[in-house]
Formats: sequence, C-alpha cells, structure tokens
Amino acid sequence: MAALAAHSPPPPPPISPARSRRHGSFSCPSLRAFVSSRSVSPNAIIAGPTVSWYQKDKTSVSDYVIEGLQEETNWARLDADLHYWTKTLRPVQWYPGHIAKTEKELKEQLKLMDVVIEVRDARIPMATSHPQMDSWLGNRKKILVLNREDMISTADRNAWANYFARQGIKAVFSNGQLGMGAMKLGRLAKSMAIGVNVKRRAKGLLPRPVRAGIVGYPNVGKSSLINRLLKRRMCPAAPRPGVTRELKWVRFGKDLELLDSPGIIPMRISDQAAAIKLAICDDIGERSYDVVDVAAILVQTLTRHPEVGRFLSDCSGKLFNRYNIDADIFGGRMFLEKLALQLFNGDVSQAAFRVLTDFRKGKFGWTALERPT
Ligand SMILES: Nc1nc2c(ncn2[C@@H]2O[C@H](COP(=O)(O)OP(=O)(O)OP(=O)(O)O)[C@@H](O)[C@H]2O)c(=O)[nH]1
Repeated sequence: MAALAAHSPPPPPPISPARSRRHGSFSCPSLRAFVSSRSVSPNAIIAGPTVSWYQKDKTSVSDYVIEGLQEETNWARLDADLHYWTKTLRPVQWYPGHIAKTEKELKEQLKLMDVVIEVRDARIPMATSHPQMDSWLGNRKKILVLNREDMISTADRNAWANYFARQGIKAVFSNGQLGMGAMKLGRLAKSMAIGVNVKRRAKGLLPRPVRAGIVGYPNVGKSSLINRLLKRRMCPAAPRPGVTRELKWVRFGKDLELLDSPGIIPMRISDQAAAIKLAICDDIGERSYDVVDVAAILVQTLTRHPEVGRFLSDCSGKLFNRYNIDADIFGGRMFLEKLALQLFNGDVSQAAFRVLTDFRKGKFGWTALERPT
C-alpha cells in the first residue's frame, strides 16, 4: 500500500480557458465539478506512461477525460499502463509447498499421458499460460481449453479464437460450472489419442483407455471440468485457488482416464502485471497480494473498458452506476477511499474486497482482462 503513495504525481497543470470550454457539453454534474475544481487525489494511481498529464505540459486532464470517451479499449496501451502501475508495488509471489511437489510429480506422470489438456482462464489466457509448460510437454499432443467462457464477452471470445487459430491452435471454450464444452473435450481427447491403440493392436497388445492429463494454473476450473464430464463430484472443487492438493486419476467410461492435478504456477512470477491479473481473477492465493493495490488497479483497468468504467458524458459507466463514484476522475486508490467512507466506515480493505468480489461476480458485466494485441 505504501508503494502506491510513491506514485503521487505533482498537481495537474491548470486547465486553459480553451480546454475548459471543451467540457461545456458534458451533462454529468460530477465531471463538471471535477473540471472546475481541477484537483485529483495525490494518492491515486492515475498515470501510466501514456497518461502522464502531470509529466508533460502538452497533455492535460481534459485530454485524458476526452481520451476516455473512445469507443473501444486500447488493449496495447492498457497493457503498457498496467506494467507501469505495477512497477512500484510489492511483488506478488505465491508458491506453496504443494505446488513444488505437484510440479515434480506432474513431470513424472507426463510420461504416462497420451494427451495433455491445458486449462486456462478465458479472462486472462496469457497470464494463465505457464512459461515452462511447452518445454515439459515436448511433442506430446495438447488441447488448449479456455474455461470460464461465461465470464467473457462474445467479442473477447472471438478475438481469442482467431488469435489461437492463426497459430494453428484450436482452443476449446468451456464452462466448468455448467458443463458446456466438457463432453467435447472428452471426445477430442479420445480422437487425438486414437493412434495409441492402433499401435498397440499392431504389436498384438490389447487396447487400453486413453490417458489425458488436465493441467493448468490454480482455480481455473480443472476439477470442475472433470466433475462435469463424469457427471459426478469426483474431484474437490471450490471457489479459491489451491483446493486440489493431490494428483488423482479418474476413469471416464471404458476408454478414457483423466488425471486431475493441483494448479501449478511458476516459482517466481516475473511479469507482475500478469500476477496482478491472477490476483484480480482469484487465481492466486489471497495472502500473496495487497487487496487494496489489486483493487485499485482493477478500478483503473475498468475505466478503460467502454460501458464498464468509462466516464461517459451521461455518467452511464457501470462502475459509476454501482457506486456513484467517478472512477475516471479520482483514480483507483481514491475511488476505494471514497467507497470506504461511503459504505465501510473508512475501511479501505473492505472497499477493495467489495470491488474485487463484484468484478468476480460479473457485476460490471462480463469482460476479459486481456486481448491479443
Ligand atoms: N463462472 C464459472 N465458474 C467456474 C467455471 N469453472 C469452474 N468454476 C468455478 O471456479 C471455482 C474453481 O474451480 P475448480 O474446479 O476448483 O478449479 P481448479 O482449477 O481445480 O482449482 P485448484 O484446486 O486450485 O487447482 C469453483 O468454484 C467452480 O465452481 C466456469 O466455467 N465458469
């Protein structure tokens, strides 16, 4: 938390009369009030390299507000800003003992697998991509699953489907809660490993079930997918990371065996923007991050999403509608402070937790936090 204060920018430059006039058309009273007061919280995480209105004379608050009215999220720019915002925060690292043990066991079990099903969180397909996964898998056949498809928009889904298709990877979208995509996954795993029993027969051996290992980051929905496929609760699943602690083979019919594995994550997460996204999506242990830092960054990220946090001239952004606080104006940290005063007797941690929970429940609409750029 203290690290965020280091972001404190000098006060914004005065708004020239010409610039003030540009705001004449805004009907939102808060925006008008803001523009006339020309003050922004010194604690706010307000600027990335591309929003440095307090650094450059030429850019002003007014430019920032007007830029916020763009029709679409500028994902490349958002990504750059996310890296900037996370630079001075306490690093997020999470590597509990059971993950180290799993990594070791998983490498052993890989030798037995005919096909590997890698599950990622559809909201953050890149942040939930393990940097060592491909080297562990070698030539082993892989199916990529983007789970939690219900938590992203159709545009997000299309963007990721096209992105992976361009790389020759067919991504399967699934919903581990309702089971959509689970049967398809079972069929795909069997069909991809069909050659196993062809070879066995050629050698005079009896056919055996195809073995598919399900791997991925914590809390992305691996156990849920298996349970949906089996139509039974065979594997422990719960809304927090690190529930599965042991590797476990389960049988699906007579010709498929599935390995449920605990979520794995690199020992050191070098990309801290990715680490914050894991925290926002609850894919990393709660104790590894500062909830206020993470929620403040979430608020600022959402201000870049049209319809969610954007400060429209009629104040119709979903963040504003839910809390009646102007995220675009106050920046993430001050937004939380205001929410804390409004609802939680000044307890900023509780306010931060509320914003994170609301995001995870889709209260601002369903949206991915990453798009291919
Ligand atoms: N909305 C939604 N929730 C899902 C989906 N898939 C799983 N969940 C929920 O996400 C939570 C985590 O699911 P798990 O199956 O335990 O995830 P896991 O990858 O096995 O987690 P670890 O044990 O940490 O490895 C559970 O509360 C599920 O109900 C999905 O597609 N959509």
